[in-house]
Parts: sequence; C-alpha cells; structure tokens
Amino acid sequence: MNPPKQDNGKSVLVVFTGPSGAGKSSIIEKLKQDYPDRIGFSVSHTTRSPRPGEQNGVEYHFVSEEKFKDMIEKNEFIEYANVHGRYYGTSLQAIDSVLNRGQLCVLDVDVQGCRSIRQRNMNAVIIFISPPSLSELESRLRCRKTESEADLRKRLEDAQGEMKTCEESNLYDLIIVNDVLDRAYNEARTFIAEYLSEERSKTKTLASDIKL
Ligand SMILES: Nc1ncnc2c1ncn2[C@@H]1O[C@H](COP(=O)(O)OP(=O)(O)OP(=O)(O)O)[C@@H](O)[C@H]1O
Repeated sequence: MNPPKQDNGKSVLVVFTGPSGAGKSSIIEKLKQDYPDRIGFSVSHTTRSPRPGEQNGVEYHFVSEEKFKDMIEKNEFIEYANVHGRYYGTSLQAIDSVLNRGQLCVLDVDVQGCRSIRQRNMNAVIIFISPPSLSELESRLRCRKTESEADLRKRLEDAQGEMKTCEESNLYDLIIVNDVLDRAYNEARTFIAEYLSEERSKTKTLASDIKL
C-alpha cells in the first residue's frame, strides 16, 4: 500500500514524536491555535481509553482492539505500533482528509511509527520532542495525573529507550528540548516554516504553498 499522493509532492507531513509527557500535544495544540486554517491534525486511532475531556474523533479515534486488528488486516494504516501495551496507528484516510483540505498535515507518532514512515520514504519532516531530563519528564507526567502508577512507570521505562533513538542518524530531522514551552514551540514553528520555504523553492506543491 502506498502512502497518499507520495509522488506528486503534496504529501508533506510534519511528524512529532518523543516520549510520553515530552510535550508533543502541547506544541501541536499551539500550532493548531495559531494556524487553524493552514494546519490540520491527522487523528490517530488507539485502543487506549479516553482521558477526561478527550473526545472521540478529536484527539483520537478510540476503537476496540478487535476493530483495530480488523483495520490492520485491511491495510488501512500507514504505520501502527503497540506502545505501552496499547495500539496506536495512523490511517491513510486520516492523512488524506487533511491533505484534501489543502492543509499541512501534522501527526503525533510514536518512535516505532517514525521508523515505518522513514522506510516508506514519505515526504515527512520528523521532529523529536525531548524532555529536559527524565526526572522532569516524571514530574510532568505526575502533574498531568492522566496515568495510573503502573502506566506511568511503563512510560518512564519506555522513555529511556526512546531517548536513545536520538543517536540514530537519519531518523529525525530535528531534536527539540522542551524546556520552556514557548521557546520549544517557536523552534518548531521556525523549523517548519524554513522547511516549507525550501520545499517551495524546489517544487511548486500544494503543501509548500502553505506559509507559516
Ligand atoms: N515546557 C513545559 N514545561 C512544563 N510543563 C510542560 C511543558 N510542556 C508540556 N508540559 C506539560 O507536561 C505534560 C505533558 O505534556 P503533553 O501532554 O503535551 O505531552 P505528550 O508528549 O503529548 O504526551 P503523550 O504522548 O502522553 O500524549 C502536560 O501536562 C503539559 O501541560
């Protein structure tokens, strides 16, 4: 299965990745607020339960494990992974619906999913959001109060391996340390704007017409 519009230059994807609690959603939220017309968020599927305040179809499509496995069988995901014991995946349809609106497609994908995106040679820019330290990550997750103690421990354990992937060459286009949220956000915004401007000079594409 090929990713959507891979060859005509329209599928510029901006992927955020990094450990749970690093601040991916906080940065994406700011992008969505500042550029509501220009940026669209690809809504992933997950088998985890919604956190308080999360709505089905907004933060995630919350589905049963049976439904998720059925979608895997039908080849509906460009990437999926089992993270912290739950399935997460990006469907072709989710990306397509953003690109069809003429928006830049922003995704929140786990580290394993980034490898799939790289292997597929998609026109994607991948930004790793790193916490300033593992102890700060723990304190942010504790303050967020969205995980059980067991879930939190699993996320912190996984974070150590995820942080190591920063040493791999060619996996990430940029690593941002999310120390102060506004500063980290500005670094991401500037990088995306520069990336789009370079794309614009290479080829005239729908996505590269989007200016930040
Ligand atoms: N720079 C920062 N300084 C202090 N707190 C922060 C900062 N960035 C994010 N936070 C807080 O840390 C918590 C985790 O951030 P967020 O939910 O954005 O992480 P995430 O990477 O999207 O996590 P997950 O993958 O679990 O969804 C949130 O409560 C958020 O408000």
